[in-house]
Amino acid sequence: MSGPMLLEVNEASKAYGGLLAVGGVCFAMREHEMVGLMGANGAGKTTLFNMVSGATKPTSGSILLRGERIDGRRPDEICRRGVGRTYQIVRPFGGMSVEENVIVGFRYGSRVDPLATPLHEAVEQLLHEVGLIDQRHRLANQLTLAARKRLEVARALATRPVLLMLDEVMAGLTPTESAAALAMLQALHQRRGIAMLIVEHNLRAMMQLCERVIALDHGRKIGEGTPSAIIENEAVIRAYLGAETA
Ligand SMILES: Nc1ncnc2c1ncn2[C@@H]1O[C@H](COP(=O)(O)OP(=O)(O)OP(=O)(O)O)[C@@H](O)[C@H]1O
Repeated sequence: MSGPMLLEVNEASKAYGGLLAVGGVCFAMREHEMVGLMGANGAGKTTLFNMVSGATKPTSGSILLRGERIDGRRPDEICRRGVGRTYQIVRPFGGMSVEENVIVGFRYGSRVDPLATPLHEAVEQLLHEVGLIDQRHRLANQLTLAARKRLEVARALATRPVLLMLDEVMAGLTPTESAAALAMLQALHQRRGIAMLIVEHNLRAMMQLCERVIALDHGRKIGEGTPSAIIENEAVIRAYLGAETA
């Protein structure tokens, strides 16, 4: 018998006044799964992320993590239950070192007793995994954009998520930096088996990372399937790929 899904989003909607930012979206994710979320600007991707992470309360619908309702709960509670995220606009604590930023993540996600695990070892391990070990003592605001994006991922991972939501972690990176970020995420997934929900305008990277892609347009889900199926989906081509090439 299989247990509950990792994440279930049931008819989730968010209205801002008369604007339906997300309208009746349904999808589910299994443990360890890599799922992409695509859609043009304003499609509702960030709003959906915000509803799952608790930054925004859905107007209607429900969101379940491992069978338990999380919609409407506080972001710190949802984080401790196992949802970690990065933000489109990176916002590490600039005046703190790389290492200190990661320690904040461990403390915030203190679902795991920080005394039960040797903290410095866990921090070191994590910094190795995201390729920031050599910059551990630098201030966050002295990092390049690519390194700050990695730090965002490290901070989110430090909260020990079972679901990691990544909001455009490759935006603004050079092709070389993006390729390195892609390799880092693939390695993290292999090593930790962590499920990821990924918003990424770099479609090539998304297609390489994700087993399944969900397409949104004007707050509605217009398609869902394997990467190869989704790029051939008529509605998706009209709404997104067509708009990109126009
Ligand atoms: N706090 C808010 N108040 C009013 N309208 C909002 C708010 N947040 C988002 N919206 C609107 O909801 C719609 C969906 O926005 P959202 O940011 O979720 O889209 P997105 O797919 O993440 O876009 P982008 O790729 O530009 O980040 C947009 O029309 C946006 O203007």
